Amino acid sequence: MNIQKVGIVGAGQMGNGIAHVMALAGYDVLLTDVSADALEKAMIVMSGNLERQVSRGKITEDEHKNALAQITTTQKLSDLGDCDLIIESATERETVKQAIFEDLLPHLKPETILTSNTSSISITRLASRTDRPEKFMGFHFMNPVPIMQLVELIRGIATDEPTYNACKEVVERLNKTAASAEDFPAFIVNRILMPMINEAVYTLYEGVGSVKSIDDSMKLGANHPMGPLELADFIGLDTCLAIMNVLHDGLADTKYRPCPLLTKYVEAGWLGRKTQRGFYDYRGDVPVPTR
Ligand SMILES: CC(=O)CC(=O)SCCNC(=O)CCNC(=O)[C@H](O)C(C)(C)COP(=O)(O)OP(=O)(O)OC[C@H]1O[C@@H](n2cnc3c(N)ncnc32)[C@H](O)[C@@H]1OP(=O)(O)O
Ligand SMILES: NC(=O)C1=CN([C@@H]2O[C@H](COP(=O)(O)OP(=O)(O)OC[C@H]3O[C@@H](n4cnc5c(N)ncnc54)[C@H](OP(=O)(O)O)[C@@H]3O)[C@@H](O)[C@H]2O)C=CC1
Repeated sequence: MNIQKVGIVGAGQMGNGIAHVMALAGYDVLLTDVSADALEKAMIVMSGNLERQVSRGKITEDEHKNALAQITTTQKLSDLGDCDLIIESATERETVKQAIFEDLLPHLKPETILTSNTSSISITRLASRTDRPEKFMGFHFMNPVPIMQLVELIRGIATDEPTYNACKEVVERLNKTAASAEDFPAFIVNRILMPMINEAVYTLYEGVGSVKSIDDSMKLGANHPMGPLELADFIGLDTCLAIMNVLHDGLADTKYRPCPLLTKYVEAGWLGRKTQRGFYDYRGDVPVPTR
């Protein structure tokens, strides 16, 4: 299938990163969100990230301009009717995603491929609520999208080969690497990464270390580019908690029990960088640990 126009639903940190790399690769991009503010902010963030790539000599000024010109925004899902590929990247909540697909389906061409950037939710279950489970896939980017090399491709039980191959070709055109993952809770990366982050929060909760000592230990002692708590803030604590809940519910093993301290931060609305407060407070010049 020839994919030229890509519709992206959700203009948060992942949606804008996906729009950025798709536009740079020459796809026509239509980015949608329920919030006009989110769309406006996404255009500013993409422009800033493209500018940074220009200043580091990764792309030219023309590529920057052309990429931005490939992206249009809309608040109406019905505008996505002529897209060849949809990548849903809204909030990590199954009911939100199901409602989006339900609203979107009547407007789509029969051949349009539907995908979700979900971090953890069953692709088979999401697909089964649509009219095209064979054309439905998990298309899971990593954060920050313009930098990270990997895209996990997850087949649902009914996904057909042409759909998988079409998505793999898109990943190749983005100059990224596809990893195929089976459809089980949180797939590969988050099945491994999220319990580590959750364990870091338990380490904080039990007073084994402070935010700074935990992050320093993993950066200097295990050579991770970010400490686990800094990374949790970067991903979004709501997303981390949602993924742990999917692991806990889906695998029914107490080893995936979300740390009560993670729940408390989310209940406070301290979701990390996106709300300017999480395990660190980002409101000043430098991030300050909150514990
Ligand atoms: C939750 C899920 O479902 C799945 C996930 O995504 S899990 C999260 C996976 N991501 C990670 O684990 C990220 C871990 N962190 C890192 O790799 C690094 O800290 C980092 C790449 C984010 C930043 O690296 P750094 O060395 O501290 O910063 P810096 O030198 O300023 O940036 C490195 C590059 O990243 C770019 N960058 C940094 N932050 C960025 C952002 N938010 N958006 C876009 N680009 C960004 C910079 O422009 C720079 O690009 P070049 O190398 O092309 O010049
Ligand atoms: N954060 C990460 O590191 C990664 C996240 N993911 C996955 O990507 C998806 C998005 O995550 P992320 O970008 O971090 O989240 P964000 O919270 O940054 O963005 C989500 C966006 O979706 C919008 N949204 C909510 N409901 C709807 C709707 N019905 N229609 C359209 N837009 C909607 C939100 O608007 P509003 O704010 O107004 O509610 C918000 O702008 C999630 O499934 C997540 O698990 C995948 C890889 C990495």
